[in-house]
Amino acid sequence: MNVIDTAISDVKIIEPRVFEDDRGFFFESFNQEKFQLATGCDLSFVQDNHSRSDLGVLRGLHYQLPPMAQGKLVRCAVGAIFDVAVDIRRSSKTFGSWVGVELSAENKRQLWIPQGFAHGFLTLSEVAEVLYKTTEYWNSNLERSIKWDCPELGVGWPSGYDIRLSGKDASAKPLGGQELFD
Ligand SMILES: Cc1cn([C@H]2C[C@H](O)[C@@H](COP(=O)(O)OP(=O)(O)O[C@H]3O[C@@H](C)C(=O)[C@@H](O)[C@H]3O)O2)c(=O)[nH]c1=O
Repeated sequence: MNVIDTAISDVKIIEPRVFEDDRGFFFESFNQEKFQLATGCDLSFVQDNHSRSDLGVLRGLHYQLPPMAQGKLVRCAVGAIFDVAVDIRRSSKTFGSWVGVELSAENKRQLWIPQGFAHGFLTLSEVAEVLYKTTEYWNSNLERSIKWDCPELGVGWPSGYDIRLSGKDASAKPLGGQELFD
């Protein structure tokens, strides 16, 4: 397993070791011990999510407030996505900055996004299936959404896509005025 730093130190790209042979491939999509060693995070995951999206579907930018804040370990098992993490910790040196990484069935990369970040992705392929683990359960009262194209954030989403949003995400508010992390 290879761990690659991003422009935001707490957000990591994880590349599993893939074993290929004439049957296909095998890799450990998650190994608690190796994950803890790689990230230095002693935590446990409590929920696994799986979503399927069509080309141009953008989900995000989502987060949950304490006491149900979620860390997320994200991968794409079918197709490709542009996955984004936005630092929304007010006390952070990188508050308001973002990282974007292509995750695909082909590159098998995973993105580790700790608590204190908003998360979203754009579907780059005809279909994408995204699987992610979360460190806290879903709580509809504490979930929040920041507008995907909030000018203050200026996320560099890939261009040329016919963006499709849920009603909730289409009516999301920009960063300013949102309840964030300390
Ligand atoms: C997130 C979530 C949704 N749901 C339900 C609520 C709703 O009826 C349906 C679809 O929910 P949403 O429209 O919020 O799904 P979606 O837009 O895919 O939300 C997800 O987006 C990505 C970017 C994230 O980071 C996730 O944490 C989550 O917020 O699924 C659950 O039952 N459990 C969950 O954990």
